[in-house]
Amino acid sequence: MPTPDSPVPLPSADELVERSHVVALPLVTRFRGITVREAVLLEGPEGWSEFSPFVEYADPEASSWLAAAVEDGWSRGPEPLRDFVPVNATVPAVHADEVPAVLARYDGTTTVKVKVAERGQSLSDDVARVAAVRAALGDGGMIRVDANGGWAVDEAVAALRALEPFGLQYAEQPCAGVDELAALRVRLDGRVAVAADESIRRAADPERVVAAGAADVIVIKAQPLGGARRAIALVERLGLPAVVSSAIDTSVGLSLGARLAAALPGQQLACGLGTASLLAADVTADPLRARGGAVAVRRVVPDAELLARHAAAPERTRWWRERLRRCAGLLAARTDVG
Ligand SMILES: O=C(O)CCC(=O)C1=CC=C[C@@H](O)[C@@H]1C(=O)O
Ligand SMILES: [Mg+2]
Repeated sequence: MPTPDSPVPLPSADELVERSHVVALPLVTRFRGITVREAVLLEGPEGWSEFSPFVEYADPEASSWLAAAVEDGWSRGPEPLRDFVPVNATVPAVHADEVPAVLARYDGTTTVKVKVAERGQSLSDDVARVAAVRAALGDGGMIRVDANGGWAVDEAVAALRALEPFGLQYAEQPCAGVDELAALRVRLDGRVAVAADESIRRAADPERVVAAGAADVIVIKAQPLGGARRAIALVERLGLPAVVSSAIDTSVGLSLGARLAAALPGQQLACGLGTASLLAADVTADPLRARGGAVAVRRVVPDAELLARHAAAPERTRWWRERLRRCAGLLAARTDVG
């Protein structure tokens, strides 16, 4: 019987494939360049879990996402300290006119994360979108922006100068590199806080963010970090305020994020776990959506009928199952996870 701290034994690739259901869920609006989100749902002995690394990620990176899915489906997971976690609304890089309709999909959220620095758009698009969010929120709510590393340091200084008057809680990954983030923080001199996302979840050495003084806040995602236990340990090691976020997961993956967030002690910043509202379809009739600005901390069991209705096309199912097998092979050889 594994204890909460003992490694979770890796199931065989055959078992993983037998327990897998591949789905393709339409989004209500384009996000991160996609309009359909594909995911593998695994019926583990301890509950359903999700394996959904972005399609362009190579197998070594995707294998960390599988470690998270195995840990979640094959073990009990961390003890929750609360029943609900506050979430932010997430606004994709839509036209400013579309902001009210996007926000209307979230119930009771008073923190909004706005995508900025989208390729093909300009700073004036970002300013108009953030202004529309501030107009909808009124003076009370919090706004964060996420540039996904899209700005050079000088561009970030100029963009944040233009966005700062709308009141920013922080700027998430304004520049791509850790050294750039550190240089930007010096230039901003505390006027806008900086959060690190890709510099944590895609980095070989997330500790560098702290060593370089590159961030005020860290963004923590269970799947890319290899599971809730590793994510919790990382938050403890880095010692910065953490925001738990997700990866356009189905409600099953969002449930892991909610259970991770609920296990973290201390002050809760709104989590990026409200994105079920961006899905036009989900795997359960009771999606993990925000109510009163928070999502419930619970496991999610997909409905068989919805798994069947949203099953991916046969060639996509084959593609994902082959990826699952390759990642299982890589994971079996890794000593840093499990
Ligand atoms: O944090 C949120 O509000 C929702 C999740 C989110 O923004 C993201 C999910 C998946 C990929 C990313 O482009 C994006 C992010 O960078 O945080
Ligand atoms: Mg981000």
